[in-house]
Amino acid sequence: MSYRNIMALKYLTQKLAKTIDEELMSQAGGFSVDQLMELAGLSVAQAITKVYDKSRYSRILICCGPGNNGGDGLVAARHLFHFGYEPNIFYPKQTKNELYQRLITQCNNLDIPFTNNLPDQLKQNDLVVDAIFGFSFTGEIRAPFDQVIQELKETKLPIASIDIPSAWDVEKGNISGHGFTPAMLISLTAPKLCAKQYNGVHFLGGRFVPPKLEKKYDLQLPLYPGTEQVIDITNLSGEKL
Ligand SMILES: NC(=O)C1=CN([C@@H]2O[C@H](COP(=O)(O)OP(=O)(O)OC[C@H]3O[C@@H](n4cnc5c(N)ncnc54)[C@H](O)[C@@H]3O)[C@@H](O)[C@H]2O)[C@@H](O)CC1
Ligand SMILES: [K+]
Repeated sequence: MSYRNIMALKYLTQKLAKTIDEELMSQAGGFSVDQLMELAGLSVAQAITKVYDKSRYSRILICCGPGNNGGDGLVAARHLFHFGYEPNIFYPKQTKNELYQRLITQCNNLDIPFTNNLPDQLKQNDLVVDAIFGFSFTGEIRAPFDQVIQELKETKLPIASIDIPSAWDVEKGNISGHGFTPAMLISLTAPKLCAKQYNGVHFLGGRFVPPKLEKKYDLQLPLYPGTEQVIDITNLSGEKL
């Protein structure tokens, strides 16, 4: 594994994560949300293939929340289908926004099932992708997601969280105690501060940060190998440093 010569990963505050996101999608940054979401979801799907072989973990339940973290989940579902997995989508609070409607149509065209029964689905899948909340999560968990997070906390299935383990405080971690600890975390762009408390399998994805932006915020990103969309940063992250 090739790492750039870095001492430690840089962890982002909630504010800096939002600032970088906005800057990428500003007129100066030039990206659209669709583009970043596509690359984010692709990196999530690719990271999952590296840890969860489809011969054992073919049925994947993607739990999507109401924001862009949920959008990453919809994109990941599509790529996982093309990688030979059998995704199922639980998306209890859908948005009418055109981007999301197109992502839903793309999944419908692949006959990826949308389901409302979480307890049943947790019995019928091999792995859960947590795309409920990302770096904009704040405060107490509101319905219906309080129940969803509780059910995920109780499941024995491995969970792969996108960007943040959902319901964790973005900076302080699972301080409420309501969150679960995923088996895998796929941080996007750069890990957020809560990931310092995370000791599981940790990948970084979102290979779209221009070097100028990386330098401006001193992100100290590891070098992605070859043409990979992800890098395994397990040994660079957490309290182990
Ligand atoms: N630059 C990046 O790193 C990129 C980020 N993307 C994704 O976008 C995410 C951030 O997306 P958003 O800003 O849309 O926000 P989130 O997806 O983190 O969540 C916002 C949604 O959750 C709801 N919410 C917040 N707190 C809640 C609570 N306590 N109870 C119930 N609902 C609550 C909000 O009302 C809103 O609908 C990132 O974490 C990442 O997954 C990617 O899509 C694209 C690239
Ligand atoms: K998440």
